[in-house]
Amino acid sequence: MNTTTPTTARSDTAGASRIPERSRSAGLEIRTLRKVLGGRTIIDSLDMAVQPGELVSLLGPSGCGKTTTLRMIAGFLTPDEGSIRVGGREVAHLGPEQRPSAMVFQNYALWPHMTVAKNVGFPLKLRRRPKAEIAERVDAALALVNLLHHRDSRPARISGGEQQRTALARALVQEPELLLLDEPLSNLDAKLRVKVREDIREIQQRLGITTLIVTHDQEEAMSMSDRIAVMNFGRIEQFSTPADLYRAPATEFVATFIGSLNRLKGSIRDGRLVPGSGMAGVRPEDVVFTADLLGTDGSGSGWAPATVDRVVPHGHFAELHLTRDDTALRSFVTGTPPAVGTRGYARITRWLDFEDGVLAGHGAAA
Ligand SMILES: Nc1ncnc2c1ncn2[C@@H]1O[C@H](COP(=O)(O)OP(=O)(O)OP(=O)(O)O)[C@@H](O)[C@H]1O
Repeated sequence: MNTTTPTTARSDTAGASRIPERSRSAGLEIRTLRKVLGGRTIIDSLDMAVQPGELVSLLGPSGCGKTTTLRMIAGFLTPDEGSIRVGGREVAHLGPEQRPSAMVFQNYALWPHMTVAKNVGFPLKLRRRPKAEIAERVDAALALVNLLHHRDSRPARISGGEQQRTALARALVQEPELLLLDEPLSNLDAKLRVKVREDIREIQQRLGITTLIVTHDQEEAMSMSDRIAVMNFGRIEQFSTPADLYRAPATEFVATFIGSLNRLKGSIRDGRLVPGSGMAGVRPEDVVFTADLLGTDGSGSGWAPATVDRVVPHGHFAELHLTRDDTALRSFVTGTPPAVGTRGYARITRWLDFEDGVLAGHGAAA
């Protein structure tokens, strides 16, 4: 598999000028979208607005309804209720080919008997565009994803990452106002996934194209998106920026789905945990461990004796499994981690406070 080709370099090929640096991009507005499948309500009164030029991820566990939502937006599935507007125009009643959107499928759906160029040009051929225009637009799209050198290759002869870029070019060649991607990186190995997600983000920002991505991978969503809609059981639990979702998750579900969380019984009063019916959350990086209390700057109270039960190295950081006040706590530390069995002190620096599964407050520990 050839994975060494740089994909983000800008091409100076003549054809590249065909797709404007800033393409038309439209906002997407979804109102009270609803879908029942097999007698079950899969999507329940879903509202969402995506701004022009924004990249938004639909993130959630398997079966939460992400793909169903995307397929309704693309036009492959008819909603039972609700409205889908692209650039202010209602499209819910239109077929996929009549909508100003283009979709990249999870399995790429490339024709094996066609060359890369023929695959990319296929949607334009269906629309009976003149041959010369197709050739020009195909070359422009291939230049954009840096794949001109493979224009005459068949899909079986190119790498998984290149197949992915072919599928992306086939969507971009249609000059859509809205780009839809269904789990675009799930068929790539871990290393390539990081590279391709950077490439997709770079192309998306260069074109300024409104983009909606379905993923179940929180790291993927966090690293690519302007905003993320976290879905659970057919509803959006929170729609916000990656930083906001992490710092102030609206619900316990969002807090545990995005990043790691220590869950402690009780609720927070004046920056301290007190027994109660609520649930307090602590991010592992907000648990500080020290083997030598005198060696710290002495700031902050709340130090309690703690023991290191387990150390899990992650390369650039390590995860400590601690016992503090008979409670298990995980802590992320950088630098050389303490040895298993080390007795020291742990302190919590920041809390998330949940009541009935909903965020009641967050902030620094007392
Ligand atoms: N044609 C269908 N008939 C009945 N149920 C369906 C149909 N299509 C999907 N479902 C159900 O709808 C729910 C949501 O499916 P959907 O594919 O949208 O989830 P998802 O969030 O994309 O999950 P994944 O990440 O696993 O792809 C699932 O429980 C699925 O079994």
